[in-house]
Amino acid sequence: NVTNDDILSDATNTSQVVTNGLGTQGQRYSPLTLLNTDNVDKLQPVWAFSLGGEKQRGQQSQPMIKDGVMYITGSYSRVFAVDARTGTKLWQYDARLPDGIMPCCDVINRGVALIDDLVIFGTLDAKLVALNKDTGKVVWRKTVADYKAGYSITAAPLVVNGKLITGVSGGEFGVVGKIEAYNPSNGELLWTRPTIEGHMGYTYKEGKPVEAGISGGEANRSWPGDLWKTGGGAPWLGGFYDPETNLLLFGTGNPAPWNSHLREGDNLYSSSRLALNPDTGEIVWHFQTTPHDGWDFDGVNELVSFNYQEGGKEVKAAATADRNGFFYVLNRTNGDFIRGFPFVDKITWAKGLDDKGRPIYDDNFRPGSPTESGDAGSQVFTAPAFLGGKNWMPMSYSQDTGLFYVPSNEWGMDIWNESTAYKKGAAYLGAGFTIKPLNEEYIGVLRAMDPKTGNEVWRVENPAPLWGGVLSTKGNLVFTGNPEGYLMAFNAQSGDKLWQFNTGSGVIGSPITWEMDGEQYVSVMSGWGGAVPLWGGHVAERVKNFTQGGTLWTFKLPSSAAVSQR
Ligand SMILES: O=C(O)c1cc(C(=O)O)c2c(n1)C(=O)C(=O)c1cc(C(=O)O)[nH]c1-2
Ligand SMILES: [Ca+2]
Repeated sequence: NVTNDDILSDATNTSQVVTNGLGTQGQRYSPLTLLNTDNVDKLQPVWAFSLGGEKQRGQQSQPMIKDGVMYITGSYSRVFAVDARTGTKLWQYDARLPDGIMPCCDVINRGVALIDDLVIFGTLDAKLVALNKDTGKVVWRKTVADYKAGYSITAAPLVVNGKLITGVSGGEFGVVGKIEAYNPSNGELLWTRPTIEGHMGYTYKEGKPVEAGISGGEANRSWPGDLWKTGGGAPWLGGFYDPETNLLLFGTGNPAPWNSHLREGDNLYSSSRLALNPDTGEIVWHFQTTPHDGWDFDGVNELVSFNYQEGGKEVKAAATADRNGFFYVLNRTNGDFIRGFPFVDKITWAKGLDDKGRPIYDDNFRPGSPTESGDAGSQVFTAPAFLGGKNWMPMSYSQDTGLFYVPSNEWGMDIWNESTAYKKGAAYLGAGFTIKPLNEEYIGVLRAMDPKTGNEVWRVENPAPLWGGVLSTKGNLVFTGNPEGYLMAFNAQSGDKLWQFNTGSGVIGSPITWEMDGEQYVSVMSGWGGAVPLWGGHVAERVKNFTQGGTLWTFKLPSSAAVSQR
């Protein structure tokens, strides 16, 4: 069973991984040193587990491990329990999905939450399902939102002090984003907090709303007319929990529709980071990375808590690398902007950030408004592309180097606006686009970024766009995968590549590491998919020959190598 203490100690307990992010703060850092720069070149596969089935697509799941059992999700809302020693399947659960599911960006799932004897995950038809960890049998199932309106769930839920917290997807269909808390033992709704200004939030007692508050206080002040009613802002990547401030840290996606001329104003709380009280769902602070977004710069990217010393004082900070190309360091106690800087080579749409962290727009790079006679608005070429300087794939923070390891991409896009109107369950964009690479040799760049100075300490370029999560360890290692199929290990200080292994399909999952019987293991999902092959424009051409798949790989040192170094 997984207890609340297990969850709260996950960042330091090396024998388990029971949170998405290797710790509730999402640092993706392991204090393990058995595997290190001296021996990682000997890392070998121990077993590989195939998810089977012709329907498998993008594999973004982060494995979880507890008491020798690994839990992963497959792209089509599936869950697998696997013996961590042998790779033997213990059970499998397949959600029965309706024909009409509408995930915007491929069939994907990013993993499960564990609590007590339950394995809980969200489905592409926007349900939460709780399974018994030993049998895989359904304990409860709950509808979070209406998939026919374009809602889905792709993120891993998280458990915070006895509450199961989830976001939703659907920003490309004009849904209203929301963050919700459930009782993990029976699926009872505890609170709901819409992420678009003007909508009511509720807390529940015995199934009845006992308190209500309008998100943002004054109703819909940063939206024209009725546009807030279909405003998007989906918190589709889930979030993290910072125990030091007792705050949930979530991001919100693009405002709907993409055509910004239809919705003058800041359009709160789209493309923002939100801090919420986990007991009530109240929004404690917000920081909007792209007010009045006109480029699909969803602000969902992970906000990672970290502390650093400055002027003899400890700063409780949080960092995020946004789709819009800027890296932000915020004060996580109140959301104040500390500093921000570009982490990609080319940003055209903004000339920089002001002293509050608000972008200084260059209006030459906002696509024009369509004419009344129906002609498309003027097209612009701008960077980054809508898939972002960085997309969903989570970065890592090393407590040893003090650096963030950021999986990023260099690309731009042609974008233009069109007229559009909301229709339930239909795409609500009002824009067209073609992504184009900025360089011949590479699109992906793994970057080591110093959050105090904005310096890029090292970079590794990759031909295809990077789309997988990053892990760093006290063994001075950084792990990540690429669409070409490799799981790779780098020296955390220098960026030198020390090891790689071809997994047979693109790696867009997030690697984990843990310890069992005195040995250190590394696991990652392999299986190419996600938004790039679907929406990548001219980039999709470069990646069209990558094979799909669905395999969970586990590695360790050969026993002799592990023994000789101890
Ligand atoms: O606004 C939304 O609700 C929403 C949801 C998702 C999703 O759930 O995966 C993506 C996006 N937007 C998105 O803009 C995007 O670029 C994207 C990439 C991916 C992926 O898994 O590769 N998902 C999503
Ligand atoms: Ca989106």
